[in-house]
Amino acid sequence: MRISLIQMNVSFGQPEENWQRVKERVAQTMAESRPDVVALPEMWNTAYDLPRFESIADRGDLRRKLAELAREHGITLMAGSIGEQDDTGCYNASYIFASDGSELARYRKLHLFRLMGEEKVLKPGGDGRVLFPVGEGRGGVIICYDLRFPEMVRSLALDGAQCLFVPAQWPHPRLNHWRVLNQARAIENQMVVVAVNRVGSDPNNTFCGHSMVIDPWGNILAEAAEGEEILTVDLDLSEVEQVRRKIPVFEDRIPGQYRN
Ligand SMILES: NC(=O)CCC(=O)C(=O)O
Repeated sequence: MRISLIQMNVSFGQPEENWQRVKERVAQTMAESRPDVVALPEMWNTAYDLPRFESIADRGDLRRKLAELAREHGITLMAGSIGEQDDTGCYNASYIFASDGSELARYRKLHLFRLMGEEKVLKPGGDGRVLFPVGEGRGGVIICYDLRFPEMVRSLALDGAQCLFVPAQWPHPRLNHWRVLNQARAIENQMVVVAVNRVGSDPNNTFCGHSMVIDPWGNILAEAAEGEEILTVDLDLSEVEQVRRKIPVFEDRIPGQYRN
């Protein structure tokens, strides 16, 4: 399975400009690398323009365009996350589309990040255990701050996820946390981690990039710097089972002895 991560800048509160950027980058990626899966960062349509969220968040149009983009290029599109709203409220939501344009999964961010004011505007999603087919295996998704909740990723691994996607807008000065937490989630759950951060700045933060792909042994297979970049990696998800056989963490768990 060949996967490309699009690490890009995001224009603050400019959904149309950001959509054009995504379309161009996906076309460029297809021309250069022909991946099976393309992954995008967090909330790339609106950015964290939360005061204007209700006037710029998607009401369904962007979702339809993303489905069409996946179909046009024949890729699984892990569309990062987008700012969206419906009659129930505003959300930071991840969508995954199959190569025929069908929607494979939707996950609405569960843990809202107070340092960036998410809880003032967004509602938390209800279901943190979203899985979907990816290549020959199964993928799971969390969004940015969720990375700090190891129990969430463990649940996904127990449900069968072999590959974890982490779309993010993770800023400085916490680059160290971003790198270590992604590696920790890969090692402790013996799974592939595909973490896609944005770059550039908004009025409050400078984002640290360093998108990365980590194998189930914890090796960083590819890591971007702090500018716009496309990372492409060939992944073999069967390595997950090999690592899980070598150190049988999942067999050796003693769930009755831990607090849930
Ligand atoms: N967009 C986010 O959820 C940011 C999370 C973050 O920066 C953190 O340190 O956690």
